[in-house]
Amino acid sequence: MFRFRDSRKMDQENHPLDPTRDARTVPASHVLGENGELLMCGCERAKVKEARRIVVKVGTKIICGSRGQLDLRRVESLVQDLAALWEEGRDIILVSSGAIGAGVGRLGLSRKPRTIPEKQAAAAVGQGILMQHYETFFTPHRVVVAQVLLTREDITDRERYLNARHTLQSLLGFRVIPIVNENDTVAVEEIRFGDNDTLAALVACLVDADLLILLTDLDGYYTADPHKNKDAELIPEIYEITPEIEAAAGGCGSALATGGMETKITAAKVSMQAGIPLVIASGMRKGTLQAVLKGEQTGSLFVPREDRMKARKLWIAFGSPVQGTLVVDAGAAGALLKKGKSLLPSGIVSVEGSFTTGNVVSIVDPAGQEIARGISNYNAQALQLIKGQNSRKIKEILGYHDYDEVVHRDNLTIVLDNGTREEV
Ligand SMILES: Nc1ncnc2c1ncn2[C@@H]1O[C@H](COP(=O)(O)OP(=O)(O)O)[C@@H](O)[C@H]1O
Ligand SMILES: N[C@@H](CCC(=O)OP(=O)(O)O)C(=O)O
Repeated sequence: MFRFRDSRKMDQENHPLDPTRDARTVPASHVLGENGELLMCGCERAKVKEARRIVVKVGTKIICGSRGQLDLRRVESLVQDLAALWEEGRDIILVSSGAIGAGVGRLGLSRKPRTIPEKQAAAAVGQGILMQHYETFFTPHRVVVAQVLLTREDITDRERYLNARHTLQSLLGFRVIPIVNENDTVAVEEIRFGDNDTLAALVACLVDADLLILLTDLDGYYTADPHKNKDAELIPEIYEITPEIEAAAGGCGSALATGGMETKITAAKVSMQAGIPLVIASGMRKGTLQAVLKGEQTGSLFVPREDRMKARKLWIAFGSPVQGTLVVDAGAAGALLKKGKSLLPSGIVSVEGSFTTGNVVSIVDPAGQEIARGISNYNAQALQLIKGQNSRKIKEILGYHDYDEVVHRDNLTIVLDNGTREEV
């Protein structure tokens, strides 16, 4: 006998972290057996099956041993799984960690270096080794691979973002599998992503991926770090990153890895808001990728918002650093949030920061709550002069009048109460 439930969102008492929850109460898409066992996990997983363009991220723990030696059997097995998906006609982008780990191994270091120059040196040694093995293992499958090393500025700078996008699109057009990593060798602290989970989510946005899979050493996202808490339970599907879900994320607890689950949650926030499903699953077992792509109940699926954000709005929301703040009055806040309007100078109460035309600014309501982000048509100095004024007066005050709007609707991304961003 099967039981269905007709609610897409998990409600309070069904929250996986609520100890009083009825474990048999599940979303509509799930089908349970007589004893409450999960027989089928329906439409959300089914959607994953359709993914044509997939970003797969593999963590250091999967491909490097604790002393940095590359686990070649695991690299080969990963390559076989990726090649099989590629042969089905899917576009694959691999984000591979492991450069620093492999460098540590080759240099014979006893631990991961602490200073940035030493990490950079280890990465310079390890990145080549990593690519050499990917090249060797992909060649028999007739897959051509390409090394793509990115720094944060390749995402934050609009022109470089578009360049990176075009390069990746061209590689995929040639049916190449791009192998992406952070350019650790040149990336100093200020221009680092810092971890490949966030990088993978931004790459998924960059290439308009249909699915992001983070392969790690455990089966998915648990109610606590299973290495520290034996009662931790796997959470099969996550519809919203609540504070409880976020609190379950611990660090990596490993000498060579970087982010642990905290950075995977950051990645999940980006991909969910971007409309890209994200699965955290085990990279330790062969066939995990195939299982995910068959829609099987494996790993933890972070279910995204229904609609996808346009690439430009994604860049405004996640790609670009915020350079200043515009505080708006209640009328302007309402016009942006409820009426889908652009931001005019008349609604601006104060201007903070020093930014130029074309920079991304944060728009906050009178209570100080961020409600939107957008590209400013005027620099900070000009806005100090025209804030609170009617657009008709811009020419008289500044001596020029490039735009009526300070932030045009097309260049604006709304921030919702729960932290998500969307277009109105
Ligand atoms: N809630 C959680 N669920 C699962 N793993 C967790 C959780 N919190 C912390 N972790 C830790 O995160 C580790 C995986 O992250 P990390 O070590 O950075 O691996 P990777 O190299 O795959 O990125 C796990 O081995 C586990 O110890
Ligand atoms: N760019 C680094 C990896 C950084 C990183 O996020 O590592 P991990 O937590 O193992 O995915 C490297 O190649 O060593």
